[in-house]
Amino acid sequence: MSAITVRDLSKTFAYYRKQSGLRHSLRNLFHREQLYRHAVANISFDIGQGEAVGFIGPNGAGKTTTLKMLSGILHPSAGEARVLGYVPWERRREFKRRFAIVMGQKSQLWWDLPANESIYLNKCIYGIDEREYRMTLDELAEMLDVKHLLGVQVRRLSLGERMKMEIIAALIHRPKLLFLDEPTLGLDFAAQQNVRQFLKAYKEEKQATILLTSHYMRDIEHVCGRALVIHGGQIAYDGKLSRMSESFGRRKRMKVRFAAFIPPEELHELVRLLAVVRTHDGLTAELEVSADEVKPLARLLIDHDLVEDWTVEEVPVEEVIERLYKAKFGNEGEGDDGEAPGTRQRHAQEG
Ligand SMILES: Nc1ncnc2c1ncn2[C@@H]1O[C@H](COP(=O)(O)OP(=O)(O)OP(=O)(O)O)[C@@H](O)[C@H]1O
Repeated sequence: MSAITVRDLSKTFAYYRKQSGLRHSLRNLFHREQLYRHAVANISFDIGQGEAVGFIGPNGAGKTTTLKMLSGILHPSAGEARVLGYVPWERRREFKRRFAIVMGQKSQLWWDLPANESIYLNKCIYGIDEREYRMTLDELAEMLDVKHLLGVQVRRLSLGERMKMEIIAALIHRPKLLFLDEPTLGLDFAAQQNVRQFLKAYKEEKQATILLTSHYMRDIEHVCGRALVIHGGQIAYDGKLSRMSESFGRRKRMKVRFAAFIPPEELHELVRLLAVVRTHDGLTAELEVSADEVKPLARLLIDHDLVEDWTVEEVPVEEVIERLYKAKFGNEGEGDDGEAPGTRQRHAQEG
């Protein structure tokens, strides 16, 4: 059964371009240039109960806007969505009690109070009985290893500790649906790991449905089996995470530093059958090679006594997303007016 159903959902923001200077300010009084940003454009997908889905995309792709619509914070410009059977932007009380939204950049905790006071406030808002509240608080604080910090003023906590308190505050009513927007943003490696382990355990224990955005692929890989890739407000990929990385994970980047200058034509000719030369300045080069060809390529370069040093890396996830997008839409989503994809403009006379 679907926990989330989205059909042709769109959100367009209208805004005015403001130019600086007195002359422009006066001109703006009579003639304002209105722009439209198609942040989300006709997206459709379903998410099953208990499914964890990674919502991936570059900056400005439309992830937060989508999460805000699905949690009822924003009203869409067009399209439909059902979340746990509710239309989210109708903001029914019963609906609000059944999900949680955690935003890495936004805090719901009172800065000058200990975290447990803010969490207690949520207990009162959700009308949770005392026994259940104690049990849940204990369980979550234990899982996140912050029991000893519940009484500490929020402003005295580290970023990672604060994020864990945010998570406890958001989950104190034991929701079965979690919208998570960059929950590990800015955390150090250990805290990131702790949060992602917690999310996985919570999902498994509570059979919770999770929609998770993160710029850290590790978060997504750890928690989710499926990826929804969004770019320029459109869904560029919807499927198994393993299949997504398979199509590009088989490619590697070899960064090579040569022992001596090698002319471009010579390098191209030498590696032609094994790799593609992405960049080359005579002394360094970046080669793209299939995972199976890394060894033969390394051997070839060694045999020719060319290399001083090299590293082998994955294709960056941003590039994977870009390629998925291009494979699906070509270049049609890219504005020809120098604006980012999704921007259309018109002039409006006002005064
Ligand atoms: N209130 C607004 N008015 C105008 N444009 C907006 C508004 N909110 C968002 N946008 C634009 O909509 C687009 C999508 O924004 P959104 O925050 O959903 O992206 P995102 O994928 O979450 O990006 P990031 O990874 O950087 O958080 C961006 O181009 C953004 O500038």
